[in-house]
Amino acid sequence: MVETNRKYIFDFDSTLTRVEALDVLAEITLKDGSSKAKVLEEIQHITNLGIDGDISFTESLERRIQLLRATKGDLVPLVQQLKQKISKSIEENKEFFRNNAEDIYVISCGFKEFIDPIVAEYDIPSERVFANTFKFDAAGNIIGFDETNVLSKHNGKIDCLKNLDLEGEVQVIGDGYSDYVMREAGIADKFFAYTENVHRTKAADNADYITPNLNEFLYVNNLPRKISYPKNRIKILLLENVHPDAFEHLSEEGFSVELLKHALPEEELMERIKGVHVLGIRSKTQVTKKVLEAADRLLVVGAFCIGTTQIDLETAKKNGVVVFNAPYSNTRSVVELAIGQIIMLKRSIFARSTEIHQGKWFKTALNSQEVRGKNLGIIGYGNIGKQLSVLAEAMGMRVYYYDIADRLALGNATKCKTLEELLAISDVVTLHIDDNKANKNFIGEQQFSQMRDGAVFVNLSRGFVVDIKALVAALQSKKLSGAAVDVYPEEPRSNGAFKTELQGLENVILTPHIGGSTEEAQRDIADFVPNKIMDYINSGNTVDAVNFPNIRLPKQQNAHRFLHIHDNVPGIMAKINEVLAKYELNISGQYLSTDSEVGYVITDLDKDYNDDVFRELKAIKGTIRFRVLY
Ligand SMILES: NC(=O)C1=CN([C@@H]2O[C@H](COP(=O)(O)OP(=O)(O)OC[C@H]3O[C@@H](n4cnc5c(N)ncnc54)[C@H](O)[C@@H]3O)[C@@H](O)[C@H]2O)C=CC1
Ligand SMILES: O=C(O)CCC(=O)C(=O)O
Repeated sequence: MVETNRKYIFDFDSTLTRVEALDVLAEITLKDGSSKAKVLEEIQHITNLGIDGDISFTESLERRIQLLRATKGDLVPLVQQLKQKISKSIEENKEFFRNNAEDIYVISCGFKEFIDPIVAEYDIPSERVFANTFKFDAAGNIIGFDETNVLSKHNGKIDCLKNLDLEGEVQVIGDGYSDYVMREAGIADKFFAYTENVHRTKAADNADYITPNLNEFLYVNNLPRKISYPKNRIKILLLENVHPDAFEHLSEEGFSVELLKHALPEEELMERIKGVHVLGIRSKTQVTKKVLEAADRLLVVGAFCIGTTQIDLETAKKNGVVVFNAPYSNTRSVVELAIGQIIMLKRSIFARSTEIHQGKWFKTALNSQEVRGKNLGIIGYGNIGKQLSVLAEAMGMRVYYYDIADRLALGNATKCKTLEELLAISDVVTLHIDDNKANKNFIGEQQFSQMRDGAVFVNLSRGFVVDIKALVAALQSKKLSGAAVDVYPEEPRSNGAFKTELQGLENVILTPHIGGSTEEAQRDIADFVPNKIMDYINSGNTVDAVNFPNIRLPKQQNAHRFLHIHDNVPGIMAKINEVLAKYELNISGQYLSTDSEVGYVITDLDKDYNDDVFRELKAIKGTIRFRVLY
């Protein structure tokens, strides 16, 4: 229990609950029919006019009650429904209400008949609930309200709070202008505009604080709360036009998310990354050492793609920044494009199509072959390579593959021991190696010379793995009969002009790095990566992290969780446990995962800790990052 000498005045509708109770009552009482929607709309309109102070509250109440046609009996389902509609963060922080029971009041322009039973479950007794009361006729119909109650009057909350004559600092938490006026009149000391359910500009503009949930309110007041750091304080910057679903998932979770359409150059990113906890990128954004050094809050980088060499993974790790990617979400899209391009190349479709666009009819079988029975050479037999292998075989191609890692053949595919062997046998060579920097210019003049005369070449992996000059030469000399290229050594940060030496060459299909750009893939990625991010932020899980010791954690039950990332040097675990023992903290679970450079230890504690523990754990030599959950 924290002694504060404060009084907390809560509004009810859209603050303690997610809804306006009279709107819910209207849903219950109005019979389905053509006029129902119209009446509901009218009620909501009148509610908003009253809340924003555009009509007097008395008028708003009178007009709504007339439209409602409710009875005493309707209040029973209303209460049941409202119990299901408590604001999420209010529900999460029930303990705050229990611990401060004596100091919490509800002042509402709603009605005690439905407020009392709801807030009783939050330890707020009827005598500390100030609200209107209904008038009923003998048959139980609601026919009006007690007009002598100050709360039925315009700005009645001011008089109500004045009459209470409370001692100590008075804080008002509400979503409407009628809550703010208590502060304006000088009877309340602070007004918190509560925006978890609705953001009312007029209230927010006048607030001392805007609080998107109760956690933030408790954080600002330094009061115990369900989560140590309110999610709205976690800033997420999404670049490169990642699918809007990612924005939605992360915003729904309560994070503060910003979405930009393009990649940012290093200098600009170094500025923009300050204060950012989570960075979301695709393949264009270079997360360099300088960017990572400039990042003062960064916890996670989410690569909304497969490749991760655009990120300095080592520096990220050393700085305690976890990186996730989406290793499978766009695999199928790349495979389908590869198949399509192989067929288009083998049939010289682009040449024929261009001729027609130019007004020429040139029907010919010249340079047009089926893919059936042809040899497909896949370099890089990973997720994409293997899936391509299966689909190509289904089209009757004979599949050969080469991989530096030992990969088992799928179907009837034949493994080549050397790259030369594969190049010599393939009618189509397709590149699906990973984006490891060591693969720079992996295919060059020598490799093109080792290919079959008239072979076609496809690159959907990374631009830098192919020597473009050598590819241009192989195409110009007709060593190759065609090529499809989706990726380039230098790619622009945003849509606009683009130049490559491959432009204008015959039977060359050029696409702007869209192998993984399908609606399906982008939607899947927008689901997968945010889940990984949220799992790490909310519980510390690093499963599938690409640069960090992987650890799958059990969900903690009524425990505080300490996350400690440190240099992997001897003795750190002992020091952590020494500090915990010194403060007599009982460890309910402890999990450790290390690699050669960093250690990641997660400790669950079943007892409250104080800030000294926090400081001492942070001060242990070798600590890279320390974070507390709950
Ligand atoms: N164009 C686009 O939009 C997209 C491009 N990609 C690119 O495709 C690449 C492959 O993706 P996945 O199949 O998911 O990766 P993966 O990691 O599952 O497979 C890559 C395979 O290449 C092999 N490999 C690496 N270097 C090699 C070398 N020098 N010689 C032979 N084999 C080598 C690896 O051992 C591995 O089996 C990604 O790294 C990314 O660069 C991925 C998705 C979309
Ligand atoms: O879609 C993107 O931004 C990049 C796709 C890609 O190359 C990858 O997933 O590695």
